Amino acid sequence: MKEVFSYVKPYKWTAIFALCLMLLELFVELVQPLIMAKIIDEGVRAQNQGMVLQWGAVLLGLSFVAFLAGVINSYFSSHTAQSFSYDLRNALFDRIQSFTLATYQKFSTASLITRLTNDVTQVQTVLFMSLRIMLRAPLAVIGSIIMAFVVNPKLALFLVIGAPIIFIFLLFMVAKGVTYFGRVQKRVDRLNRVLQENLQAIRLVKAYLRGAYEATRFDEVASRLKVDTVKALRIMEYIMPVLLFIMNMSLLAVLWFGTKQIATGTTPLGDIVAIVNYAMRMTGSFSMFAFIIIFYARAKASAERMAEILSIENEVEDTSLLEEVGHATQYGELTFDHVSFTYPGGDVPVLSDVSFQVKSGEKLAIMGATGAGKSTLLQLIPRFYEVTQGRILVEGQDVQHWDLQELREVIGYVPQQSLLFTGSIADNVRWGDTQAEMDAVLQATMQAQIHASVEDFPNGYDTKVGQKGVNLSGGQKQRLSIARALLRQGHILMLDDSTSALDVKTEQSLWAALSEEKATMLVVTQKIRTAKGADRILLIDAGKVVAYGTHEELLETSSLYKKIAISQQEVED
Ligand SMILES: Nc1ncnc2c1ncn2[C@@H]1O[C@H](COP(=O)(O)OP(=O)(O)OP(=O)(O)O)[C@@H](O)[C@H]1O
Repeated sequence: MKEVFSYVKPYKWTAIFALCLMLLELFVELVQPLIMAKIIDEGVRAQNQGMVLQWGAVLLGLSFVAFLAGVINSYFSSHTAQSFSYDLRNALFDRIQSFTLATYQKFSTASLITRLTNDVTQVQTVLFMSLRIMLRAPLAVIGSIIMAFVVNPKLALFLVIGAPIIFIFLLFMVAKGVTYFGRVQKRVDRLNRVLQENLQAIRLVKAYLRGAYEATRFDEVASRLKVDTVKALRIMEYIMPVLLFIMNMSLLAVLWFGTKQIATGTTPLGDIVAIVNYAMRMTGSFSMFAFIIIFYARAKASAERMAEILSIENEVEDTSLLEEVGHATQYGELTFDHVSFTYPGGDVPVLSDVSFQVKSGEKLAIMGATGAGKSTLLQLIPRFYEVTQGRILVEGQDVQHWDLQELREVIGYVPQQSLLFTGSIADNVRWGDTQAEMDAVLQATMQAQIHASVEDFPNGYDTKVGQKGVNLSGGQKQRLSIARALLRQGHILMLDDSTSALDVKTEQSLWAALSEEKATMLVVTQKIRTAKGADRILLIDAGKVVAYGTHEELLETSSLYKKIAISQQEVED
């Protein structure tokens, strides 16, 4: 909570100004009953019309001052709350960007989205309400009690008796509310997750006729959200009657004793009216409090969820041993030195004792059954994850000793799943190097064998790519992803099964074009035909290297490789 609200600090002066205006409004509110009492006793009862008019005008003037203070307060409150939420959202986004994949995996995407949208909005609303009306409620209660004592200490005592009970009761309800609303926010996460999965897989849902099933799944999470929200909001149902009961009892006592005092002539009628007025204000403020508690409890739950993100340190940077920098022996050279790796939280190693070397400008094909650990191997090079044992050397330097940004700058990566962004085709190719000249873009797209297809689009390179590239074929998306990686001109180019959607001819042209590349290449593939063209092949099985060498060597030494080659030869034949 403290961590989250520290983002108010830059706006403390506007917040303080808003609070001062709110205090002015409150002051006017509290003075009004005093003036009313005066008008009743000295004006109405004494039949002094001039006095009524005079003090009536004062009342009106004060009301106008309160109105002005309210309007200006609203302006500054909303400025503070909006600026706070803008900064907080950016801070959360930046922190998420710095997450390692291991940390990222701890949160669902839907939950992160909810935290950055819904949770920030909850806290922003409460900040606005705090500056505008929230603090008014307790201050109005305290102010009313003080003023009641000023008017008539004996009668004011009856108002004080109930206040502590109400206060403790409200604190108890806030604690309950935080638990309940924490649960509600988790339900919102789940709802978003189901929605996100459904929308992402909408084609699959239609193809498998899973519409009805998906509707039931959505209905289930939506109804759980409804039930928990109703449960949380039910707190209100308990708060209001208890509040009203205690306050009405105090009011009755005031009236009963007040009547007695009027009869004995010890108290003027105006005092009773003023005290009743303060009692009503206290009841109103407590009711407002009850309403605010709901928002506060919800915001507290949200703030805790955001603090969870803000408290996570950047794990990758922490383990960097930057002082040892002094690399660049061989352009693009890569060495795996007895590398083992287990995913964070996992107990079985995904890679065990993997060793190999790829010389500058060489092409290594990585083969293996699905789940063998090929993608994992690639992801260790740019340090998406840290190795559990052993070392990975890029250009003779342990990746842990590289500056992370520099390391990633020398690596071009094409993931298994081609991901495109909303924008033009040119924007997508330039994504990794926004300053690249059009000539460089063209060179990359020609090499990736996508230039001709782009030219065929009516708007060429300005063609808008739909969300996730919906308006492009799988092969087009793969080639655009390759062009994007080529444009970066990394020293090491990693292609994770990135040509699976290409036809034989296009793939051959692509490899021919890529053979001119200066970069060292790591190509994950299932095809012997692709592997054959590599300088060396690394065959892994269940995370272990089972064969390493050229195509011819492996045919001689590895029965598994030979089996795969034979099976594919049969298919090709
Ligand atoms: N993020 C992750 N967290 C935990 N385990 C993972 C993660 N990603 C992959 N694994 C596990 O690691 C193993 C290797 O996965 P990897 O994706 O590296 O295989 P692969 O050889 O690339 O498979 P494929 O050819 O099917 O893409 C698998 O058993 C998989 O379940």
